Order: sequence, then C-alpha cells, then structure tokens
Amino acid sequence: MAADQQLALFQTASAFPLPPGVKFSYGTAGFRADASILASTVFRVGILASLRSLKTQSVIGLMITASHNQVSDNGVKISDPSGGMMTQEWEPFADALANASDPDDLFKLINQFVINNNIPFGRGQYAEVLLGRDTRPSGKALLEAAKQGVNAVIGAIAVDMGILTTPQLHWMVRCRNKGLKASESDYFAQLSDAFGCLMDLRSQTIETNRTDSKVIVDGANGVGGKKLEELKQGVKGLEIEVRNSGKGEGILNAGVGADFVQKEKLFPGGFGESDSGTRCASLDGDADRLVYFCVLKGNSKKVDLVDGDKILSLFAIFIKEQMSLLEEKKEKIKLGIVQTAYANGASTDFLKQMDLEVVLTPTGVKYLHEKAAEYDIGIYFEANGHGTILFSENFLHWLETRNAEVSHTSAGFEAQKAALRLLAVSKLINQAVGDALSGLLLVEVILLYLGWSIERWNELYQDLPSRQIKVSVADRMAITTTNAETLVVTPPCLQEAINSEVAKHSRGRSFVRPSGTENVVRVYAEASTQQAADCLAQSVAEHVKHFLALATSN
Ligand SMILES: CC(=O)N[C@H]1[C@@H](OP(=O)(O)O)O[C@H](CO)[C@@H](O)[C@@H]1O
Ligand SMILES: [Mg+2]
Repeated sequence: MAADQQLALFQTASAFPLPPGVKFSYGTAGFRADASILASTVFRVGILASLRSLKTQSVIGLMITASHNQVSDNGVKISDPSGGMMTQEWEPFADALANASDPDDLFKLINQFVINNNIPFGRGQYAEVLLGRDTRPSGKALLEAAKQGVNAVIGAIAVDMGILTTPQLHWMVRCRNKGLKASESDYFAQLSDAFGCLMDLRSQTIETNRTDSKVIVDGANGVGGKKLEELKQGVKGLEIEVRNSGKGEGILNAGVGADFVQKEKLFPGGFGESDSGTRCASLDGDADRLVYFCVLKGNSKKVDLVDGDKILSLFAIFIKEQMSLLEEKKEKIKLGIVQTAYANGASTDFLKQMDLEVVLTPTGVKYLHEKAAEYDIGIYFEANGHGTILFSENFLHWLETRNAEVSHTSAGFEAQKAALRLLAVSKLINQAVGDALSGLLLVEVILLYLGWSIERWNELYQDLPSRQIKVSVADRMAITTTNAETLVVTPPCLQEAINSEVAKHSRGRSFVRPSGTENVVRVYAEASTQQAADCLAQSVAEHVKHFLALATSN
C-alpha cells in the first residue's frame, strides 16, 4: 500500500476509536446497535463500501438506518452493484473490519484483503459510494463518519443522497450501474407512470363491489410517510391519506409502524375506531416493509392484519392470471414463491393449493432475494411485509418482443395486454429490494383490477393463530439451526424437546433461532387455537432458557 494511502487511513481511523467491550456482527441486515457506539463501525463500513466499489468497478450504496428498531438505535448496510444486499462472501471481512482493535490492526486487515482479492487499489483508481440515511437524529453525524471512511480510500468519492428510504437508495444504485436515470424524481416518476399504466390496463368488464377508493397509510413517523406525501402527488385515481408522516411530534416506531402492527395486531397511534371500514396500511421506519390492516369495532384497539403472506398471495394470484393469458410459452415460464419459516402455515398451504412452487429460506432478505432471482418470476415476502417480485432479464426481453408483435385475435390481444401489465409491474415493483411504497401502489392497483375490497382479500385464507416471543439469554449464538432455520442443531436435545411440545397441539409448529438484529432468541409457534399457540410458544421458550443455561454453564 502506498505511503500516502497508509497515512490517510491512519489519520482518519484514529478519530474513530472502537468502543470498548463490544463485538459487532453484520447480522441479518447489516450492523445495528445503539447509535452512540456506532461511529467507528460506520466509518469502517465507509472503507468497506469503497473497497467493494473498487473491486466491482461499480457504484455501491451505504444506508444508515435501523429500520423498525427504536429511535435511539441506528445501523449501516451496504447495497451491491445490482441494488441487492452486499454479497455474503464479504460479511466475514465486514465483521473483522468492524472489530479491528486499532488503526494498525485495521490497516493490516485492509492490506491483506486487498492483496488476497486482487482489488485495484491506489492512485488512478476510481470508486463511488452513494450515501443515504433515514430520519433518525443520529443519522447526520453517522453520515459524516461514513463519508470520512469512504474518503479515506484514495480515489473514492462519497455522494450524499440525503434522507431516503432504504429501497430508494438500493433503486438508485441499481439504476446508476445500469446507466439508467437514477435521481429521486426519476424514482417517483417511474412508480407513478407504471401505476398509471396498470390503471389504464384494467379490464372494463370486471364488476367491482368496491366503494372504498381511499387508503390510509401509517408512515411510522419516519422517512416513508414523508416520501409517500411526495409520491402521491403524481398518483392519479387513488386517494392516499398519510398519517404519522414524520413531520409531526410523534416518535419513530413508537407504537406505530409495520413491525408494531404486525407483532401486536393493534392499530398504530394516530388511528382510531372511526377508521374501521377504511383500508389501512403501515410502513416501517425505513419503508421497506408494508402490512395492511382493518380496524375492528370495539374498544380493543385490535386489527384484522393483512400481512406480508397475504400481500404475497395477492401478487401470486395476479401474476398467475397474467401468465395464463399469455398464449404461448406460458407452460415454460418458471414462477417461484419464496417464504421463510415465519410464513403462516395457512399461507403456504394456500399457495401450494394454487399449484405454485414454494420454497423456504432462512430469515433475511439476502436469502429470499437470492432464491427468487433463480426464477423467470420470483415472488418473495417475509410475513412482516418485506418482499418484492423479481423478473429475470430473459423473461423481460421475451415480454418486450411479445409486446412488439401485432395481434389479430382476441386471445392475442389479451395476451398482449397481459405482457404489458407484467412489464408495468416490473417497473412499478422495486427490482432491487422490497419496497413498501411500490408495494403499496401494486396492492392498490391489483385490488382495483380484481374489484376486491380488503375484506375480500383477507378472506383468501384464514391465518393459523400464532405467537412470537423473544427470549433474552447470555449467548444467543449457542443456538444453531438447519433446514431454513426450522430445526435446531445445537444445543443438543433442544430439538427433541421442541418436538415433544409441538406434538401436544393440533396443527402445532414451532421453531427457534437467534435474531440477527437484536440480542434475543426468537420463538415462533402456531397451532389451531390462539391459546394453544401461546401455550406452545411459552413452553418452547422455557426449554430455550433451560438448554441455553446448561450450554453456558458447561
Ligand atoms: C422475525 C422477524 O420479523 N425478523 C426480522 C428481523 O430479523 P431477525 O434476524 O429476526 O432479528 O429483521 C430483519 C431485518 O429487517 C428482517 O428481515 C427479519 O424478517
Ligand atoms: Mg425496514
């Protein structure tokens, strides 16, 4: 490494010392922690992003957000050139960088990594990193740390894109690397144009039993609400009312947002009983998750939740219908559905009954996205509302060719419309990562296309009662799993204990795994009644505590 580069790294790294006694891990969705201890991590991720840009000779993204976590937390993650999550191959290096004890250690690690991976490094090289952050107050200072990290690598430049949703930044990175228009106004224009196109392509003959033209959206007091206010200016034919838009006094994610609504099954702050009868939706703190809900009458604050699994099912119905309208090739198009073990069992049954290929991956979009990309059309969703629809380049190319042909028959005409609809969906729904804003517009236009109310949609199947609990333990990593996290490998015998609890309940299912974003073990259970699901979750949680206490004492 050249002397000037070495000096630049040493000088800036000493301004960001590692906080004592913490160990950082890249986790399910990047590094997350209390914002007060994150400056050194974000600085080092800035360096990492520059190296990734040098290695791939492409634009890379760096997003500062802790999504649905409390406002005092923050986090940082990297977008790869495709707009997807950073390759998992670089995660061990990310961990090593974040935990390097001093500038000397950091320098050695970088030097070795650059050599081992043949990274073009030094004068004459060019790297570019787009930086984004959510509305957290700690974001501004952390963004400065990221900038300094990027700039510590000679030849790298950091471009501050301002306050963005996570999916906006991923979208921009993808567009930049494809040589497409990539500004925020391009993003808004693409979404509203594609929405308009799908509105125009609705069949006039479908009878609609809908009276509700309005959707009310909870913006989690974060960036999503703010951006939706802008997006809706270009959206015609749909009334969107934004609440908890991040402009007022409300605290980010406090009793609001998609995570709260999905986990508690209660309506968010800013909503009330008078909203029953209106279609409602909720975004999370960085607007990559979306759930719908209906406020129930009574004083319970309870909602009927329409979660990510139901959004997935709605999308699958629509896509399958369009595929059946395509005259030729339809047998050959590979459509795949990707879920995690958190998907409600009733949703998986429903999708399988539709003759769809359903696969499970471990938790985290990086796994779901990778799997979905193997299909011509891959639809993936986590139950918590994070997901999208991916179209392969080959299939899009085929659709474009199909669309250019002149049709003479009515079936040919319908096929052409279906091809146009699929092309519009590929422009509306974010191809880089799950995106609540584009997901919202797609749900809305599909409901209009089908003439469905939210109640009709919710009736597709009935969720099995489920319960999720968090267990605090000394070392959550003592739990290792296999089979898309559905089976425990260690500690030994824990799986047998879970099996014996599951066997006590009709339609019982339960699994446990260490969270990748919080210091807890997550326990999931479902069964034919709520009482049974609660009881199953509780007894499995007891086993987790017991076995982990044994594991740590050994
Ligand atoms: C059960 C659950 O909702 N887990 C979430 C949560 O991951 P954990 O590893 O479970 O903490 O945050 C991830 C990032 O947002 C999200 O992808 C994932 O689905
Ligand atoms: Mg999020």
